[in-house]
Amino acid sequence: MVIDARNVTLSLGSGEARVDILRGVDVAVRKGERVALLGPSGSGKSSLMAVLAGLESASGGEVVVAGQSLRGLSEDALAEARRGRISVVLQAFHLIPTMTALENVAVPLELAGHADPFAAAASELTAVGLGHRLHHYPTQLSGGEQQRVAIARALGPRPALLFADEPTGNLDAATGDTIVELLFGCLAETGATLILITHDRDLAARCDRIITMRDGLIASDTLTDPVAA
Ligand SMILES: Nc1ncnc2c1ncn2[C@@H]1O[C@H](COP(=O)(O)OP(=O)(O)OP(=O)(O)O)[C@@H](O)[C@H]1O
Repeated sequence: MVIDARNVTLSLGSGEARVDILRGVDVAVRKGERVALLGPSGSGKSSLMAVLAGLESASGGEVVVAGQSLRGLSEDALAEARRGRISVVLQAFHLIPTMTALENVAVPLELAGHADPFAAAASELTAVGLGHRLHHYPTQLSGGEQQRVAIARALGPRPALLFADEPTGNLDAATGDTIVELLFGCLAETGATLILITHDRDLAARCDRIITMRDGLIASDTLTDPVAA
């Protein structure tokens, strides 16, 4: 299992402000599996993703990713565990505002020891349709363009594990379709594992498995039928 999470809880705040966001989630994901996370707004999808990706520490339970327990790891150790292996595309894109699109995409490639990070970054950006925006800063890009830079940055190092929170949320239908093809093509090429948050049932149906969350718990967990999908 590339992800093995047992009885994961996440509670934030204290006293009357305490919110029990994850209330005992068990989930195991096999290498290469493509998993869609569905569920109503506020059901805990982003929180579960944050815990599985090591962006947020669980309050309780155990999260093991690629054989390594995340329990008690420092932020530096978590960053080290993610480097070159785990990519995350969040709803807020977290691009570095003082860097151009090209530099944003080149950073993780450089950290992963790529021989020519800028050439590779240019080619990733061209693949998401932004070959003409290499030297623009995030504030000079539309929301959908920023989202595509974030996707190019995530896919660049060819991660073994990709987490994506509504990766096509800001894109028009045609651009969204192009990005989905790119994403699934990249997964097919590398055999990477995908955890995808989406409200789009058609996109979810392209995954191998659909997990539905409700009130901080997994409400259903089913394999999709590749013939029907
Ligand atoms: N830092 C925080 N402090 C307190 N409560 C929080 C915090 N972050 C999230 N929550 C609450 O946790 C619950 C789950 O949030 P989460 O973002 O995981 O849901 P979601 O299913 O991803 O929703 P959406 O589809 O709207 O993105 C929500 O009720 C939210 O208000």
